[in-house]
Amino acid sequence: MDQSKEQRILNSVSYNAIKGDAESVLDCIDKYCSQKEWAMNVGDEKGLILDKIVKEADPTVALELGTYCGYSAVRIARLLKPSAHLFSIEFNAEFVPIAKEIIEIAGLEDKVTILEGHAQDIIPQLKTKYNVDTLDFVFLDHWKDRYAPDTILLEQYGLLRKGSILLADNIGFPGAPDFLKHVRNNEHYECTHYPSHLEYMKAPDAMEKAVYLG
Ligand SMILES: Cn1ncc2cc([C@H](O)c3cccc(CNC(=O)c4cc(-c5ccc(F)cc5)cc(O)c4O)c3)ccc21
Ligand SMILES: [Mg+2]
Repeated sequence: MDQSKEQRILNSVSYNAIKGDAESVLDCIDKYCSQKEWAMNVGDEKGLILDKIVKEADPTVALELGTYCGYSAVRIARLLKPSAHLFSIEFNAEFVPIAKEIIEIAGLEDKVTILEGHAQDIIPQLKTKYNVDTLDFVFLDHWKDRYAPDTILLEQYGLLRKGSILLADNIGFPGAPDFLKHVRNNEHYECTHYPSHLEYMKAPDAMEKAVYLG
């Protein structure tokens, strides 16, 4: 059976990255996806915005919706302090083992827990099954029409606290209009827009930061 694109990305990381060196894993994926095969990683340009917001948040407990190959999980986890942890939710059973392997090559397996399932099914379990109190940082990068309903779930399950930072990818393209409608002109959120470009392309894209005000 032919290998998937995601398997080919893992092959490239496994062969070219320096084991235990998160930066080299990111560089390898960015090189492969800009020169060989495009893939929907947040990428190097929007990755710098992600880095900035993660450093600002300095989260103890972080959540990512949409692991894919683990690129943004590596990006986030490499910046976490020793006591901090990232939970990343992925439903696609083909992506999970690839992401786990890439995260392990980066040497970050102790900082990241991949939760297999749909966000709408896992979010309600975070407090009870995964002992989460509240989330300090959330990166939204899964199905764009799920950003809004899953943000509402986070609110309803008491997972957000004053100052929790949400960062959403692809506000420009493919776009997440319902999410923007929910967080902008909403007294419970303070929003900031970050214009950028689609990963590995010249096309415009953007990220949105939404700080929960309680
Ligand atoms: C419910 N639930 N819970 C967990 C969970 C996890 C997943 C998967 O990780 C998954 C699978 C497929 C698609 C996505 C969303 N991502 C995108 O669709 C995207 C597209 C493009 C783009 C841009 C230009 C193009 F021409 C084509 C695609 C650029 C981007 O950065 C993207 O993030 C996420 C899905 C639902 C999930
Ligand atoms: Mg994305």
